[in-house]
Amino acid sequence: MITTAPRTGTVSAFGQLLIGALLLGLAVWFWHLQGRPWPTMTRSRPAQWTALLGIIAFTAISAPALYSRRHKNVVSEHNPAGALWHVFHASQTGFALELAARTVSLLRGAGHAAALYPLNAFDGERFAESRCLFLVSTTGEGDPPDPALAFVQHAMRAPRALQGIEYGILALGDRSYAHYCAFGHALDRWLAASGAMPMFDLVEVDNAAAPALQAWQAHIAAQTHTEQQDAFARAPLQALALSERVHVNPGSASAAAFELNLAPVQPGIEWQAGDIAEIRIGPADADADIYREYSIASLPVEGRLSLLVRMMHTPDGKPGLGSGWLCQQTKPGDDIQLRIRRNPNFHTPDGDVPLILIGNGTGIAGLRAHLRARIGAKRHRNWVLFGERKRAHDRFYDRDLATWLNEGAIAHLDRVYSRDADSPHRYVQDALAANADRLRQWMDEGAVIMVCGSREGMAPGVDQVLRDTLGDAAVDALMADGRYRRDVY
Ligand SMILES: Cc1cc2nc3c(=O)[nH]c(=O)nc-3n(C[C@H](O)[C@H](O)[C@H](O)COP(=O)(O)O)c2cc1C
Repeated sequence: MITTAPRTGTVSAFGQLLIGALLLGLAVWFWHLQGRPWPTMTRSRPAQWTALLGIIAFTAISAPALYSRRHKNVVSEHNPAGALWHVFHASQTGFALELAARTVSLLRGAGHAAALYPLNAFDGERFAESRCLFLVSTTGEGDPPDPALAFVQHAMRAPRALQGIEYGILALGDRSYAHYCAFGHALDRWLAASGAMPMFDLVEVDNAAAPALQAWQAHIAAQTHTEQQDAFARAPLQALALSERVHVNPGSASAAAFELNLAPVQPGIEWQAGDIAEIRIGPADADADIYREYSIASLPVEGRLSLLVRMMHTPDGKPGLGSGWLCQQTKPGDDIQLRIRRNPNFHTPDGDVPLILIGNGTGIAGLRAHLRARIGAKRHRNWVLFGERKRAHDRFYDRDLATWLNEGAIAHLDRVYSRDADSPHRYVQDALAANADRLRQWMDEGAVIMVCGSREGMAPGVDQVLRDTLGDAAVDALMADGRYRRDVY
């Protein structure tokens, strides 16, 4: 939940007290003028009523000022530096957001006032003379997360006057990418160039590594003069048995894809469409702690946790670590250990807004969960655009999609196959461009767009069609408002 920092009123507490005192003085003066004790006061004496009204006005005007002074004292007792902490997050798949929320809890647990904001809410003026923490990830090839794109384009274009702000950065990344923690470092450079003062060196986190998370908590403890807490311990893993594994694209020109169903779903395991399964690769007693993340294709109400996993190979032809284990080594009945990562940026939109779901390949997994959630909520303004290679082999979730279309739970289903000569379009972006009028109409009606699948080819292709159809400013605004969300990899 996003909380906002307290705002200051237009009349100062001192001003309020002064006005109240003047009114009280007036009241006492009228009282003496009449020379009568209070009990003899009657309705026929207007001056006495004026005096009484004066006292009531004094109470009404002064009480908030007295309260707020008292309240301020309480805050500063816990917070010797007198600083309010502002914690900002920029997250693509939810991890930076989770850690930012935990950082706020840590600060509040230490008796400090702290509030949580998306990075887009950071403007220097409002946060002047305060302490700001930034928990940001890097995505794509060294890119900022989608929710921070507008901030990067506008606020970070040039240095600002941020003198007086003290800051700390937790940069999430993965060393296997060429541009390790690039966005965290870009933000650090911009803040420093703007005159903000680092409280400590940027902390890089490689793949959720525990020592870096502990280093961050040690910095918070030092800044708040408290004992270090271990508030960032990951949720425990849960074991779900593999009940079924189905090869869903036999004969395909693409790599083999498997639907994995894990059951039974324990009462304690909960997730929403858009959340991510962090799967621990290997048997429970494996030494190495290796994780792979997959979109979840089902909902708890279906009694199973479903994944759609593509078999990957390393350049020298060996099975990929995660997909090889899930698609080849495990057998039905084996336990798979996992935890759920909440990904609020990619949850099904609230309310009865139209929804445009665009994806390719195994990206259909995440989209299926959204469709299932929408249909459960009886929201049927769903437009699905899905792309694969060949109709004969690559019809993921064909039965579900056909049933939902027949029942009217999907308003439009545009499936395109890039290697079929008779496919009406080659790629999903072509199908979207061909339906530009419908796209504009749905967007005018408040539609949300969710894109899931390939980061290369599909995601930029769809983005270009959106920009050509709706304009750059509109697309940037949709992204900033959470009406254009992506889970691409
Ligand atoms: C598609 C994708 C691209 C990524 N690109 C980078 C990158 O260029 N540099 C990097 O350091 N980490 C990269 N990462 C790793 C993420 O930064 C890391 O997983 C981080 O913990 C995600 O945090 P978030 O859930 O808050 O977005 C990438 C991850 C994904 C899934």
